[in-house]
Amino acid sequence: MPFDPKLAQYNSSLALSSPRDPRLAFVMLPDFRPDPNSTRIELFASVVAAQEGRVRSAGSGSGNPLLAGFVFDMFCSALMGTAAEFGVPAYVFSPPNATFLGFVFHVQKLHDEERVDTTELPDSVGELAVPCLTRPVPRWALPDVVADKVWLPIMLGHTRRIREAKGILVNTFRELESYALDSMGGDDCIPPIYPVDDVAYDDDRTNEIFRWLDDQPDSSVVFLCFGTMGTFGEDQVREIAYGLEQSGHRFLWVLRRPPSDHEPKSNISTDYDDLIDILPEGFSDRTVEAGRVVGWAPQKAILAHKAIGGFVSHCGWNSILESLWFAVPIAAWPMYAEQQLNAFQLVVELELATEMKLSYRMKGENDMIVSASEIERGIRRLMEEGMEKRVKWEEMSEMARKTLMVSGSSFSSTGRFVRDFLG
Ligand SMILES: O=c1ccn([C@@H]2O[C@H](COP(=O)(O)OP(=O)(O)O[C@H]3O[C@H](CO)[C@@H](O)[C@H](O)[C@H]3O)[C@@H](O)[C@H]2O)c(=O)[nH]1
Repeated sequence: MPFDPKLAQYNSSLALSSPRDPRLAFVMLPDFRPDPNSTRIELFASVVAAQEGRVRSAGSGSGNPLLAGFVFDMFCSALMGTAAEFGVPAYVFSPPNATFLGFVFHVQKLHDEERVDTTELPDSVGELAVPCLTRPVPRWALPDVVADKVWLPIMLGHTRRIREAKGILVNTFRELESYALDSMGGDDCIPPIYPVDDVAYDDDRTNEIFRWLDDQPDSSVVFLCFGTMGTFGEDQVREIAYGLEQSGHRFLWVLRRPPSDHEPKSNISTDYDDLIDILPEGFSDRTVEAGRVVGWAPQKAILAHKAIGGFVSHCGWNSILESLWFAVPIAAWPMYAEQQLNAFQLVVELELATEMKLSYRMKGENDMIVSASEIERGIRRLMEEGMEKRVKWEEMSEMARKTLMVSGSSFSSTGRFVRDFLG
C-alpha cells in the first residue's frame, strides 16, 4: 500500500487520543500552515515560533496541574524560556548523534571564544580537529549547519541555549559512540548526556513488496533509500537505474519526487504518481525479475528481511541505527544536513561502511552526478564484500540489542534520566 500521509496522520491521532497507559495524556497542537514561499530553514523557525504560545497554554491548562518538566527537540530551543516561565526543568532531545552534538558544541566554543568562522575555513586548513572524534574532520565532511552561512548563526543560537538545559537525551548508544560521549562528559559547560536510542520496530509486512522479497535468496537484494527528504534530478535517476542494471544484483529502490516549482519550497519529498514517467525507457520491463522501484516503504521491516544484503543510504542517523540493528552493511551516499559527518564517522572513523559518493565531496564536487559505472562498482563492492565486514555488522547489531536489555547501557541511561527528571 503506498504511503498516505493523511492516513498516517489519522493513525497517529488515533494512537494519541487513546494512549495505552492511563497515566499518559496527549495534547495535539493545531496544524501549522507555513508561508508557501518559506524555505526549509524558515519553516523550522516559523513552526516553533507559531507553536510556542500553544505549548504555553497546553502546559497551563487545567488538565495539567502536575507539569514536571519539558523535553523538546534541539531545534525547539526557544522553549527553554517557556520551561523557565513554568519554573520546571528543560531537557533537550537530540535526534542526531553524540558526535554531531559534540561537534556543534565545539564549533560554537571556537566561534565565541576564538572567533573561528567555520564557513570560511581556508583551504589550507583542510581539516578541523574536534574533541568528539579521534581523527580530524576534513572540510568535505563538515555538516551543512556549520559550513553554510545561513545555517551557522541559527545552529550557534540553538547550541548556546541548549547548554542551559538540565540534560540532553541523545539518539545513540554508548558502545557505538563512547569516545564522543566521554569527550562531552568531562566538560562542565555541557549538560549531562543520556544516550537513549530505541529502534521502535513495527513489523509492518502488509506492503506487497514483501511478497516479492520473500521469493528472493538470502542477502541477495541491495536496498536503496534516502530518508524523508532525499530526492534526485532526472539525470541522476537515470544513472542510478543504469548502475543498478549493470551491477547484476537484485535491488529494491525507494524513489521519491522533489517538490515541483509551483509547490512550497519547504515541502519534503512525495511519491511519484507514476514511476514510469521518471525511469529510463524499458527499465521496468528489463528489470522485472531483478528488482522493484517503489515510493515510501516500511524501511525497518525491509531491513529486517533476510533477502536484504546491503543498503545504499543517505546516512540519516535513524537509517544508520536501523541498519546497525538489523546488521545490514551500508554504502554511504550522504546528501544534506549532518549526513557528511555521519558518513565520515561510519566510513573513516569506525571503518564499517563502504563509500558511494564521498569522493565527490572530497573533490569539492558535491553537485556532480555520480555515473552509472561508479554506482555499479559501489554496489558490487557493497554486495560482494568479504565476511570480515559482515561479521563486524553482526557484532554491532548484537551490541545494539543488548543496550536495551535490563541493565544494558541505554536501558540504564533511560532509568537514570527518569530518576533525575522526577528529582
Ligand atoms: O521510504 C522510507 C523512507 C524513510 N523511512 C524512515 O524514515 C526515517 C528516516 O530517518 P533518517 O534516516 O534519520 O533520515 P531523515 O529523514 O533524512 O532525517 C533527518 O534527521 C536525522 C536525525 O536528526 C538526520 O540524521 C538526517 O540527516 C536528517 O535529514 C527512518 O526511520 C526510516 O526507516 C521509511 O520508513 N521509509
